[in-house]
Amino acid sequence: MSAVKLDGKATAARIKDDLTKRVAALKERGVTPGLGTVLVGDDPGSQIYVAGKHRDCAEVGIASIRVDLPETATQADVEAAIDELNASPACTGYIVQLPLPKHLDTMALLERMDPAKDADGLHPVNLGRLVHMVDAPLPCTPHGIVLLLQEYGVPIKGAEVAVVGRGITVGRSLGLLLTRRSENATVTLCHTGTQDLSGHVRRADIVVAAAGVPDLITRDMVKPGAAVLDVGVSRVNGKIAGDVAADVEDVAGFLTPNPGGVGPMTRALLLSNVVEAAEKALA
Ligand SMILES: Nc1nc2c(c(=O)[nH]1)N[C@@H](CN(C=O)c1ccc(C(=O)N[C@@H](CCC(=O)O)C(=O)O)cc1)CN2
Repeated sequence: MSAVKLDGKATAARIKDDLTKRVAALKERGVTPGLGTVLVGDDPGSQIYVAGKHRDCAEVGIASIRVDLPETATQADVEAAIDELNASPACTGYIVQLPLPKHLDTMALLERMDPAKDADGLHPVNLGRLVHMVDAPLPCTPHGIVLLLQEYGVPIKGAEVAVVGRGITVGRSLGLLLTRRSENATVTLCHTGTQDLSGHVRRADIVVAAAGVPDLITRDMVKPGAAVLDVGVSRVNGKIAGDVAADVEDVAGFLTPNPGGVGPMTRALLLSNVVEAAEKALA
């Protein structure tokens, strides 16, 4: 058996085509959406992702503002950058690229953002709104995963989902999204303290691997026919190493390539949050 490829690159391209039209319509009404990014330090992965976000903005016609700070930036330096973006009329939404260097207080910085400009949906107010199931910008990777599953007709309602990794950008927020009434999945959120990880994964119809541990999910752990989404982005010898071993392809029903799966969806859904916020501001 060979798994159906969950092609994030192609799906993201379709989303971006639609966004290009919506941005043009906004511009006709005198509004140019603008995405800001705050990047601290020189983590190679983060540099690549931020560069990609700016390329995407140019592609769909969104203006972009890039704020790069050195690894040595202080809490006050990053706060000043956030205050500036909060006040800038050209910036309609922005993100702080994660992870931040260890000496910075991530939570305090996220809290300092204007929730109305939070393009990532990671501000505590917006995550709180998601917990309450009221309208909020959705975290980009989880939203991208749900749309990718829907695009390929993978049933979510009633599915058993094993999410491996409890980080805020993926695992924890994805659990919230998938357990909304509209999705109605049953989610097991696995983490480093989980006993019998294999048992949980083996029961799942959908497996989302977001632990950052290369080849954590092996073929023997996957139920035949399951959908497997690889969010892992470790770098080994300069190449991306996902959390899912190559031979899972032989047993899974659906599988994301990596790269080319969840990553491009994350970026497309970020643009979507920026456009949606601009449309809402006009409504
Ligand atoms: N503020 C945020 N920080 C981080 C997030 C996030 O959603 N918001 N998620 C991840 C990283 N991430 C987004 O920033 C991200 C990861 C991967 C990709 C991507 O397009 N990957 C490509 C491969 C690119 C490469 O060559 O490395 C792919 O999968 O095809 C985009 C964004 C952590 N931080």
